[in-house]
Parts: sequence; structure tokens; C-alpha cells
Amino acid sequence: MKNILCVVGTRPEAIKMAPVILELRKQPWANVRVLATAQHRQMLDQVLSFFDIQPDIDLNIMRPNQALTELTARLLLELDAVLKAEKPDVVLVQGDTTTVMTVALACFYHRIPIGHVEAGLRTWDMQNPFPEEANRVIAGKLARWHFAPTEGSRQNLLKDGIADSDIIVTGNTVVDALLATAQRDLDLGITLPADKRMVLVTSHRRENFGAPFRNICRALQTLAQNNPDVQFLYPVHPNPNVKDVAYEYLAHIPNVTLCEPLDYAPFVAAMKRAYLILTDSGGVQEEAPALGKPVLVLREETERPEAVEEGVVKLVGSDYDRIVAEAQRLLDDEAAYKAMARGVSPYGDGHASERIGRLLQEQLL
Ligand SMILES: CC(=O)N[C@@H]1[C@@H](OP(=O)(O)OP(=O)(O)OC[C@H]2O[C@@H](n3ccc(=O)[nH]c3=O)[C@H](O)[C@@H]2O)O[C@H](CO)[C@@H](O)[C@@H]1O
Repeated sequence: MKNILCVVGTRPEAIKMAPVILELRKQPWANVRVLATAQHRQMLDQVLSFFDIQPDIDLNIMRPNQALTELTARLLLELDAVLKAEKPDVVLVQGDTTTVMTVALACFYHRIPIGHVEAGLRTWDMQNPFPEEANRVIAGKLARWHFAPTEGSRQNLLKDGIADSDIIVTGNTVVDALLATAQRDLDLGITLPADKRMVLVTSHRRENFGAPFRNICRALQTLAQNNPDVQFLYPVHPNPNVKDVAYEYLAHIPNVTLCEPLDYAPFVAAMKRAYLILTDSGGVQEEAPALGKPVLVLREETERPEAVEEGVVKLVGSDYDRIVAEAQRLLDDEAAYKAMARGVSPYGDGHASERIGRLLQEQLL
């Protein structure tokens, strides 16, 4: 029996780690334990409960306005005690949060091997996204096994000096979670006009705060006013930099529905119902293509270039004119829309977790 400790800190980590945990739980050789750092609290909890996962250890680390240095220092100390008590044979982390970087460092000090899920995403700019690029580079240097979602991420790891034999291209586990969830009977929980096309919006990345986010909201306002036959649905992040501005520009427009962030299952229902998606989210860029939904990305660059190269996702940044023009084109021009709504899924086929499980079995037994 091998002890495998799976760590989650935020909503996207939980969504992407859940299928791995559920897969490993099926394995007779694996004793799976779940550690929640709870770097984010509420949004993490609703995902874990949806997938029926109860953390075995919960560090409940989140504090109001937590600074990165303090979060890192507190996490390192807490992890030291957890690793001493748990003595895992391997620790799995996902993505590029402070949790991931800190767990990688703590495991390195304890000489415990780590498996990095969603390894090899790079912008090659340490400042952008901050601090995620540094987190994934550090975790990458320290990881024993690199579960790369795509061939492109494998190439990034090779460029970073990682041995080919330590990398396995698995696909992204986000597609495993999505396809399993999309099959279920889902309820959006919000009534929208049944006869109208729906545009789904999410936007809360830090690099857009300030003038770029105002441009985005102004563009959404123009699009909604020019297209009364289209319904806009925007689950708004509670951060005041986002919420105050979004409500100022959009709250009074009849065909715009603003709501709290949706739980994962209703959000998947919203993606399925959407005609078009505008987002600055990393995960949504990976999910929407698998559902055949065109995405306009409200960022200047992305560490997820594969769907852009496939032509099913387009970068539009935060430029008012560009957002309005590109979205209007997809609403008006059926050929342009169909070219982007092809259902090409460059990030996975829904079997990434099985590949991770097989590799661990081969390596550990
Ligand atoms: C720089 C960068 O790209 N960083 C990424 C970013 O992750 P992200 O951009 O994917 O994060 P979000 O957009 O918050 O989450 C998305 C997931 O949430 C679901 N969702 C969404 C709206 C909603 O109302 N309800 C939901 O359930 C949705 O289906 C999707 O799966 O931060 C993480 C560290 O926090 C990083 O690790 C990750 O690289």
C-alpha cells in the first residue's frame, strides 16, 4: 500500500485535482489522503463537497488580505508538521498557486517525491502572471513527475531542463472533471429568457484591475445595449476592484444578469447554455473548447496557446473597440461563429487522471 497525499488550496485546484483523487481512490494499492490548505475557503469547499471529497487534514490557512510572504511562511511551518505525521510516499499538487510552490519546497526538504499535475505551463515572463509563473517554475524544478497537459507544455519543461523520462503528457484533468459533470442533470439555478442566445462572462484577473477592467465593462455595456435580443450572464467575483465597477456599468441594463460566483455544477450548466463566452479565466479557456463554445479571452497573452492555435479561442485583451468588434462579429456572422464552435478539445479527452494513476502505479509498485 502506498500513501498518496493530494493537496488543494483554491477552487481551480480542487476542480482539477478531484478527478485524480477519485481515480486513485479506486486503486487497491493506493491509500489516498487529502490535504486542504484552504488558501481560498468558500469556493474550495463547494467544489470538494460537489465531488464528495472530505479533506483528511485542513489547514484553514486563509486570512483577510493575506500577504504572500506571510501565507508562504505559515504554510511552510504547518506543512512541516503534516509531512512528519503523514509520511506520504508521494505528494500530488496541481497548478501554480502559493500552496503548490510551498508544498514542493517542504517536500524537497523532507525528501518526499512530488507529482506535479498541470506541469509545464509557461509565459516565460516571471512578472506575468504574478506570482503564478514563479510558483510553477519552482514547483517544476523540484517535482519528480511532471504531468503535462499538452505536447506544448512538455516542450516547455524540456526547455527548462527537465528530463524527458520524467514527463508524461496526460491531458488536463479539468476536462475529466468537466465531461463527468456535464453528463449529470445540471441546474443553472437562474431563469434566463429561453428564446435568447446567452453570452457568459467571467473576469477577475488582477492584471486587469483599474483601467483595463473599466474598458471591459464599457465594452460589455455597449454590446448589451446594441443586442437587446441577447442575454448576458456575468457571475461577479466579490473583490471590490471587480464588483463595484461591474455593478456601476452593468447593473441597470435589462438584458444583463449579474450574480454571485456560481458553484461549479451551475457554472458548467451556464457554459453548456452559452452561445459565446468572454473570460479572463485560465480554466474556462480549457473547458469551453471541449463543449464547443467559442471564447474571447480578455487578456493580452495566455499560457494556454493551444486553443488559440486551433482557432477556437481568440485573445482580445482589454481594448474596448476590439472586444466590441470581435464579439459582435461572432453574434452576427454565422460562418465566423461556426469556425470557432468546432468542439476541438486541445486540453484533453477526459482520461488524464487514469494516465496519472497508471504512471504512479508503474513507478511506485
Ligand atoms: C494565471 C492563471 O491563469 N491562473 C489560473 C487561475 O485559475 P483560473 O483562471 O482557472 O481561476 P478561476 O477563473 O477562478 O476558476 C476557473 C474554474 O472555476 C469554475 N468556475 C468559474 C466561475 C464561476 O462562477 N464558478 C465556477 O465554478 C470554472 O468552471 C473553472 O473550472 O488561478 C489559479 C490559482 O487560483 C491558477 O492555478 C491558474 O493557473
